Amino acid sequence: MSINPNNRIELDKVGQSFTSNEHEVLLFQDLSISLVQGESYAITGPSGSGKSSLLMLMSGLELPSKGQVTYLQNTHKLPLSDLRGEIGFIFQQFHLLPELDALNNVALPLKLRGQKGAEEKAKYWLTRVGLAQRLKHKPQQLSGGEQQRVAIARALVFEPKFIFADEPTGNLDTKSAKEVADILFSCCLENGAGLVMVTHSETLAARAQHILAFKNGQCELLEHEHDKGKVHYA
Ligand SMILES: Nc1ncnc2c1ncn2[C@@H]1O[C@H](COP(=O)(O)OP(=O)(O)OP(=O)(O)O)[C@@H](O)[C@H]1O
Repeated sequence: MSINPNNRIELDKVGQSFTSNEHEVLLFQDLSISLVQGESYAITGPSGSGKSSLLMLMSGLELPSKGQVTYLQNTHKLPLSDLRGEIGFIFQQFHLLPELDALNNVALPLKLRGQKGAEEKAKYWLTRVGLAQRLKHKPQQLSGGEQQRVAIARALVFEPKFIFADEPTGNLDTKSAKEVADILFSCCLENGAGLVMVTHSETLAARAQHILAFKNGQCELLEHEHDKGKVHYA
């Protein structure tokens, strides 16, 4: 899939707050940002600052309390529900189905969509993430890093325009984290997918082209190398 920089997710003056025990908790407000297909973004900040909540808004899984999130496809404004078929997710806990082997974990999303050649495509992506010798292994027979590579193959198998990842290396040791990050970035690049990830890892965040940093209740977009030095990671 080629990159089309006119495919964007637009956040316009977005705010998110929750009411708990009759108190309003304001996570962020007035956040405007454009996420461009093919580019990479890291969301950083202290625990509880709103990183995962922001990821949920950007992917359309939750609605903001204020403002609008829209999907622009070649400058046509589309409802965010049109984005559903165009995104893939990767989670810290992998979320593989324990009773299925690697091949079927990756093939399942395609089969559920009635797509032909599901197993061939799943095999291609598992080979791409270095697991050609692990097709018949079930999740509990794989290491954490291998399970996350299956999850990456599953997210990319239907060529999404954006990948959303919540702490994709959070459960891995340093060596596996680097391998998984290498694979994640190269697969997104090869596939022309935008990558938006929440991370506490300074090393991982520094690899993204853009950093969205939560600090003192504000969320600031840092675009340039010299700006990235200002970030304090939690
Ligand atoms: N649906 C909800 N209802 C009420 N409060 C919520 C809801 N979702 C999130 N929160 C609260 O919003 C705050 C931010 O949560 P969020 O998970 O976005 O933070 P985070 O920065 O991703 O944290 P961490 O790094 O610890 O994962 C937390 O205090 C959380 O309890």
